[in-house]
Amino acid sequence: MNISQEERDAVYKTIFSRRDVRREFKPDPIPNDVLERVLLAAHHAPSVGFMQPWDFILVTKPESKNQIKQGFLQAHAEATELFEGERQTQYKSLKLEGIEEAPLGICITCDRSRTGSVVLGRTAKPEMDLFSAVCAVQNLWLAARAENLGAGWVSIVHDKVIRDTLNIPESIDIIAYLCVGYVETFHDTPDLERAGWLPRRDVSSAVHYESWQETKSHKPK
Ligand SMILES: Cc1cc2c(cc1C)N(C[C@H](O)[C@H](O)[C@H](O)COP(=O)(O)O)c1[nH]c(=O)[nH]c(=O)c1N2
Repeated sequence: MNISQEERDAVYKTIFSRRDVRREFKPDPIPNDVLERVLLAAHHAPSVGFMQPWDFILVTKPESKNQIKQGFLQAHAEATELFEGERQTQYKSLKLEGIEEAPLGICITCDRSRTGSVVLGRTAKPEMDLFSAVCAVQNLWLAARAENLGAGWVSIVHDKVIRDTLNIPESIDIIAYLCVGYVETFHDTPDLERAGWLPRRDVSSAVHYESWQETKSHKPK
């Protein structure tokens, strides 16, 4: 099956216009068929040894969202102390989550022992299962964009808060918490780029031939 030019254009359009969304969520519910397509796309991610280690926990209850939001506020306050001077002021001004505004939260987990202790492709690099679950996150993020749904990854929360809120056993790794919903707009550039936090690297600085090369420092403008 060949991909037509129109289909290829749609894939690239989705990739380049996907954004991390933390603001401007609309409260509109996500229709079941849309959500099913997005989750099916996530479930079709590649995985080491085809172990499919992920699970998707859907979060809609305001109490659960509020608990996770409180966890964010605590972790965010801790993070603020790690930045200094003007950078700290700038950090504090950023909107870094839409936990309560987004109609849906999705927690992606990884069951590291899902298919037993010896897994094809994981024998030399055991962390490959975690990377596989991240592939599911990216598939979900892109499929959401193709459905005109915004998604934002919130990692400024300690695992314990998410674990306690969503009853996730210690044996299961927490990979991501995403806020998902329809949005007012998708911006052309990342929020952090527009805020002057960091610029996008030129792709030529990321591509090397035959040996790794150090990249010039990548600092805010
Ligand atoms: C693993 C991981 C974890 C996080 C993120 C991303 C990823 C990949 N990002 C989003 C991140 O800031 C964003 O992807 C970049 O700024 C680039 O912007 P676009 O995603 O292209 O809009 C993110 N954003 C945010 O506001 N709060 C957060 O806690 C996180 N955490």
